[in-house]
Amino acid sequence: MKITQLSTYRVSPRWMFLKIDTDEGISGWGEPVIEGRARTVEAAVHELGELLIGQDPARINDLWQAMYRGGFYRGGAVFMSALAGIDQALWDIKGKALGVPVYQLLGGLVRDRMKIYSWVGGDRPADIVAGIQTLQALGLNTFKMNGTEELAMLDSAKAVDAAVARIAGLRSVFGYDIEFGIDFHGRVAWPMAKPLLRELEPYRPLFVEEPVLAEQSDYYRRLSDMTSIPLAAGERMYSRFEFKRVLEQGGLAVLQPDLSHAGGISECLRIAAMAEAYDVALAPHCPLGPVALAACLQVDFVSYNAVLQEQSMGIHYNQGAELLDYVHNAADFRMEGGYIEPLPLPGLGVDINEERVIEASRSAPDWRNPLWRHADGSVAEW
Ligand SMILES: O=C(O)[C@H](O)[C@@H](O)[C@@H](O)[C@H](O)CO
Ligand SMILES: [Mg+2]
Repeated sequence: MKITQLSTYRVSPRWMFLKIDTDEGISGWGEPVIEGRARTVEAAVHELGELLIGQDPARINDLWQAMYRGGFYRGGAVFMSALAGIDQALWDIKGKALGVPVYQLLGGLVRDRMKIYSWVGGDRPADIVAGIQTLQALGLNTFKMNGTEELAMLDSAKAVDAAVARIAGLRSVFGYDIEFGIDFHGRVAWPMAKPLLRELEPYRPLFVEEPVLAEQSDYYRRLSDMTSIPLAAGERMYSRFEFKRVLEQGGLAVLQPDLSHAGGISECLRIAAMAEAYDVALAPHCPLGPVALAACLQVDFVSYNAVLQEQSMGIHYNQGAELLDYVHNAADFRMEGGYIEPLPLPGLGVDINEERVIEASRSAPDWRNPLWRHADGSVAEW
């Protein structure tokens, strides 16, 4: 079998799909994207594609290493997202060619179903109680929300109290019948991370995500030493070489690699195994589309330390299209009681509605995240 063509489709809400065709009529799908930089990743995919045309898609390991190491420069959000989508598509081809789901090629199921969570509250945490009540009615009991609005490097006790009051309100309404992660989203700098974690401690969130920016990861250990709240991060780390340093220094209880940013299934499997060696849990990041989620699930269902899966149904970013709008097999994404079952189809388990994708790609928006500013006019982390 030989790779014949790579086609990319940028679509609403802010996703990109990659289709890799072969000379035997089997095609694989991937979801390479950096949210807000889709065109940049698209260019990177097609540059990497030069290495793939004419190659045997079965040789995922060799192709992965050739793409990762062959261009001298390596790593980073754009390149590793392009590589991730290609890797996903190659695994999709392999599973389809052999007639089995990817997880069967990786040793089979380690669990029968995977716990999922949903976002509530939007860009600036609001209406969280109502959001949770709506999702509870659908059987969900685990959620994630932004912890703060804009927060200055050194902010007021009032700003901390506002963040804490929202969480205290959740516990007063729902008690411990729900669990939730709090995403600091990189908005909290080192000076504010400690006071915020300390004040949140009594409400026992499931985890705090990105307690400081990924480039400040050397603080994870110090923050972990001062709080019992499990700390999570990973969506802005892009290879096992980045996660290696974070695992060695300690501090993170949960790793959140993104299957569409951290080199795909091949790389995230390695990251999952490294995390397990340190007794660190895995909760793949996935605010994206169906192929990205399917790739996460293939890793979740073979990784003992996979504990929680983000999925984007109802997320505030999905304006113009929802998680399962581009698939024929929405019914295969069986979410019930806060869990999702293994996808039954061969490959990644997604039956992409190609006509719908092509149609949507004709009017794809160039999504951008907002540029926030503090009261003094300086840039605020979004
Ligand atoms: O945890 C999450 O889902 C992420 O922090 C998410 O909000 C961002 O990755 C966003 O997609 C960036 O555009
Ligand atoms: Mg996050």
